[in-house]
Amino acid sequence: MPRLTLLATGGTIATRATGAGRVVGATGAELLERARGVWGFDGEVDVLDVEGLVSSALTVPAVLGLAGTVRQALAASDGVVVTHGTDTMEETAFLLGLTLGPSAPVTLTGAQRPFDDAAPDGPRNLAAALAWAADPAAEGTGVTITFADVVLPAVGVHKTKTLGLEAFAAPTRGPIGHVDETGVRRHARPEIPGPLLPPGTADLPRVAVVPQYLGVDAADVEAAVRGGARGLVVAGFGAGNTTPPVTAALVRLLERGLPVVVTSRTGSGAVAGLYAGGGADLAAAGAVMAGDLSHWQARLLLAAVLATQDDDGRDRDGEDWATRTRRWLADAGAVPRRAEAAVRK
Ligand SMILES: NC(=O)C[C@H](N)C(=O)O
Repeated sequence: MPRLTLLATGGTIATRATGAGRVVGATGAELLERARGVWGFDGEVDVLDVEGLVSSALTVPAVLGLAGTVRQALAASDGVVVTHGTDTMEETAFLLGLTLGPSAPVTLTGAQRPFDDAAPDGPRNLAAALAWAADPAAEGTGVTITFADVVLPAVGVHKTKTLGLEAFAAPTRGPIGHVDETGVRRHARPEIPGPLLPPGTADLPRVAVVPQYLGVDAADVEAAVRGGARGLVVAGFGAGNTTPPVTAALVRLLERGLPVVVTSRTGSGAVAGLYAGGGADLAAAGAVMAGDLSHWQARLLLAAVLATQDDDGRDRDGEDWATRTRRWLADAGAVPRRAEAAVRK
């Protein structure tokens, strides 16, 4: 039986009700005890309480620190399960993937209902995560989220429900596996690029997300740049469009060398530079289309790429931010390898 490590970081799965609202209180050992009761998982698990926070209180440095802990845990075990709040789980999963690259199974899970709920979902979710991490079928699947009986790849995963139990989906990709009382089934192996961030990275440069909404002007873009953003992710309309004033402002910034990545506020499907005055102008000016990545994952990707750039604007392989970002997206299956050639206007 493989040996696992359980890293407990908090989240609703570990909360109890108080007069002031839900508060993280249950330890990793308590979570594990309940989860073992679901399907009788009796494998060896080392438990470490890493944080005791709801995930809205986590920070990028804290998650980079967690990546170091996961790396150590992987050296001592066959798989790692991380219990985590659901609100930012898709960002932690993605950032862990950026730092670990291809690895043994590291699966995140949590709950929509608290530890002291009369009908909690946490024990079954954790039981499924343990079963996944311990199963030979999970070999080579790297960082995933196991939740409500499905296993989802870190890239493209998204919290889609506020309180519903089937809280996560990877809308453009689908689950790579299922775990339930019948056992573990793997349907696909995700494409996992090599690690982007070197071990010991402590923080990332500031990258801002600017939203598109009916009639928005360039004020948000200008405020983000004034606020010190070294790159922008624009949460575009539809397949990656922007209003005329935002398009003009972003084209100007791209011409001055500011990195811009385009995502879609629809939450599903890939973006493309299709429309004159919007996405086509951005693409022509050098913006990177982020495939099926959410704004939040694209923000971490761009920040990580910028963290690897020297003062001359190139990384160790001599690649500029756009080339490196596009290569990562292609390696992760987020964009076709020949994206430019493939878009039929
Ligand atoms: N369901 C949850 O875990 C939500 C909680 N606010 C968290 O992200 O920590």
